[in-house]
This record gives sequence, structure tokens and C-alpha cells, in this order.
Amino acid sequence: MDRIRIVGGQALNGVIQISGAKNAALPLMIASLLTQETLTLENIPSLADVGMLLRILGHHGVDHSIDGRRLGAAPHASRAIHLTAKTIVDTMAPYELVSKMRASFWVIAPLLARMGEAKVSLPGGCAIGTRPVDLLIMALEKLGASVEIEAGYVHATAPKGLIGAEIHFPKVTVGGTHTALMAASLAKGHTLIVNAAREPEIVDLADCLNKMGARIKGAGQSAIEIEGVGALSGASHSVLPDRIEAGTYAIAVAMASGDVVLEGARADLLQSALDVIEQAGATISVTNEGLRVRRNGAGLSPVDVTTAPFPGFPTDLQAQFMALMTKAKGSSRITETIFENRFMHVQELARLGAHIRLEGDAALVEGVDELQGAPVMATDLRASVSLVIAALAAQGETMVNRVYHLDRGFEHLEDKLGGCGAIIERLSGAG
Ligand SMILES: CC(=O)N[C@H]1[C@@H](OP(=O)(O)OP(=O)(O)OC[C@H]2O[C@@H](n3ccc(=O)[nH]c3=O)[C@H](O)[C@@H]2O)O[C@H](CO)[C@@H](O)[C@@H]1O
Ligand SMILES: C=C(OP(=O)(O)O)C(=O)O
Repeated sequence: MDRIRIVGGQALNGVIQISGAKNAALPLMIASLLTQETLTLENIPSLADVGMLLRILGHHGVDHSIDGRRLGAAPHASRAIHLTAKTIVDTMAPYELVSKMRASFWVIAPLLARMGEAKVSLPGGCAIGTRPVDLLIMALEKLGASVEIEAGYVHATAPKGLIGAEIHFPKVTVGGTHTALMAASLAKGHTLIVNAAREPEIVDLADCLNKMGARIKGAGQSAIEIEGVGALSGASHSVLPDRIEAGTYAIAVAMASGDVVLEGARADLLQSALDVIEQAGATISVTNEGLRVRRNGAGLSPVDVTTAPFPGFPTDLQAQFMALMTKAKGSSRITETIFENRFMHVQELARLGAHIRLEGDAALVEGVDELQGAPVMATDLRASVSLVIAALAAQGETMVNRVYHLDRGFEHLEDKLGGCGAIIERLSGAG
């Protein structure tokens, strides 16, 4: 298992290229199941989750090819993938594949909409909460599917096709909204999604589906209307930049100090996070290339944050921001409202000398003057990178174990931080 070694204390200076968003790339790739023509997706990040999803899609009969890097392209430029689901060879998604990545459950929507049937393993639980799929099933049932859960599999059938309906989500769900969008695109008639997720990745999926011939209006707002069509066609679409990656590096600069341009980052995708990072003491400006983040050596201010669906502060940046607050001059309160168990990083940050107390859904962080390097263990994707951020500002050496979590969602992390002056290296196969 790989480990990452970091020696703290270096400021970050330079340019970091922001990759295509994992959380947009995954549903976009799944949308390829909706058409027998080729869907070309540009700016696909090279990540473990993308590789895993290619395997899952291949199991259903999707052929893919990946463009090589063009001459002169930046070394970390993301790639284009062509996906063709000419024939769906299997509508069953097995436990062995789905249990490794939650988003793979979403294949249920296009398989059901196109083939009238899908049998998909319940997704695995993971370290951040129970993450049920009841609302995704409710959406499919509203569209006329019969759904049964048997032996750990969700079996959905709609032999005569799906029928447009009103889907009212009692709680904002990103996966539920992706599922409803894909299924309703091929349903007969009109669908209204009420209390839809407004995340930029939802808008990206809707934009791509519209290029494929879907008729979706209102993505990015809480009410989305879809007029179903008989078939979708191929299209070409570029994945939007990863707002969570951009926010993560902005927090890293705030923590380590320095001056970094986040090339390709878009402020409109993460304004609420940028606002609190600025309140904490960084200076952020929009440039022609993306975002410039600076902090001199002055102390960090404590800031309270509460996670919320978009446009609120994203839960996927909660752990990283907590790492930053461990060195603030005073105490801050970080409240997690999306996932009930997303504080696994707290005990690992404590190994580095952080003072954090948990109180229900909140973490009370008492800033300390110095963190000390230590061996730590990555527990989930964003928790892992929060340890990297803390390590950048800790005295001495930190060894982050179990970095396969990081590889799910951060493309070339060591190269990107190392290129800006961090002392960071991957130790392959050890530990
Ligand atoms: C691949 C991807 O895009 N993952 C993101 C997606 O996950 P994901 O789509 O799984 O998250 P959801 O938005 O669905 O979850 C939000 C909340 O709704 C609950 N819920 C969800 C579905 C359901 O059927 N029943 C139910 O109760 C969840 O347990 C959670 O408490 O959105 C999350 C919230 O922004 C992000 O942290 C994840 O990074
Ligand atoms: C929780 C995340 O991803 P997933 O939904 O794929 O587990 C994440 O991206 O932070």
C-alpha cells in the first residue's frame, strides 16, 4: 500500500492546474449508458474512481477509448474518453464492483430507462455515514418502476417504459437528482423534480444530457422540468473544473502560506468556501487563468462554518477547513449537517497535535501554535487530504498511510504540491 511522506514548513508558490471534477465525471460517464451512440467526454481526470467506473461500464457492454496526451499539452492535462454503449450486454451490476464505489449505483437509472430493467447491488457503506438509497428508489418508483430489494440487490423493472411524474425530494440529494435526471430523460411525458440538488455537477450533467437531445430546463435551481424523449444521441462535452480540488488547494495555501494560481478554477463554483477561506486570512482574487490565493505569515483567524447543500459550504471541504482551523488564533465551531459520521479525521488530526472536541454534529476546534509531524492514517477521501494539509504546516515529518483513498479523488496530488515547493513524496508499495 502506498504512503505519502511530507516534511512541513515550506510555503507554496507557483501554479496548480485544476483537474476535471470527479463528481461530474462519474455521472457523465454513466450517462453514456443512455445512448447507443458515442459520448465523448473531455477533461476527464485520471483517478482510481474513473478507472473503476470504466470497469463497471465495460461489464454492461460500454466500449471505451482514451485519447493520448496531445503534443504541447500541460503534463497534468486531463484526458478525453470516448464511450459507446452500442449494445447493453448485462443489466446486472454485481456487488463486487458496486460495493467499491457508491456512485456506481447510479447506473440503475440509465439501465432501467433504456432496457426496462436493472438489477444493481446496494452500494457499500462507507466511513462518512450510512448513505441510504431510499430516495433514489422513490424517484424511480414515481417514474413507474416496480422496485424490489432481494438478497442485497435492488431490482427495478419497467417493461413498458418509464412515465414522467412529479418527484418531490424531502431532502436534497445529489445522487437522487442525477438518477431522476437520467431516468426522466427517457421517460414518456413530463417530469418535475422538486427540491432538486443545485450543485454545479447537476448542471454539468443536465447540459451534457441536453447536448445528447434531452429536454431539461431549470438545472441549478430547485425545480427542474424534463420533457422525456424517445432516444438520446451521442455528444461531446467537457467536464467542469473540480471545485473541491480548487477549494482544497486554496486551503492548503492558506495553511502553508505562499502565493499560488489555481489554473482553471472558477470562483462561481465555490464562492461560499472562498468567502470563509478569506475570512480566515487568505487573499483570493480572480485572474485570467483562474484564482490566485495568497497568504503571508500573519496569523489565521478562527471562522465558524456549517456544511450545507450548494450554494452552501460543501461537506467535501469540511475536513480540509477543519485542518486549517487547527492553527487558527482562537476557537472555531464546524458543524456537519450532511453526513452523520464525517469526523473520522478528528482523531488523526489529534495525532498531529490538534485540539478538537466533538459535540454531536459539531467539532469545536481550539487553534494551537504548532502542529507536530506524526504517522497518520487516511480514513476516507477528504479526510486524507485534510491530513496532507495539516502536515504541510506541521513541524517535521508526517507519514500518511492508506493513501488509496486520496487516489480516488486527487489527480497527481504530490506533483501538484511538490511543484509549488512542498516537500512531499510517495513511497510506493510500503506500509
Ligand atoms: C460522487 C458524488 O457526487 N458524491 C457526492 C454526492 O454524494 P451523494 O450523492 O451520495 O450524496 P447525497 O446528496 O445523495 O446525500 C445527501 C444526504 O442525503 C442522504 N440520502 C441520500 C440519498 C438517499 O436515498 N437517502 C438519503 O437519506 C444522505 O445520507 C446524506 O445525508 O453528494 C455529497 C453531498 O454533497 C458529496 O459529499 C459527495 O462527494
Ligand atoms: C464522499 C465523496 O465521494 P463519494 O460520494 O464517491 O463517496 C467525496 O467525493 O468526497
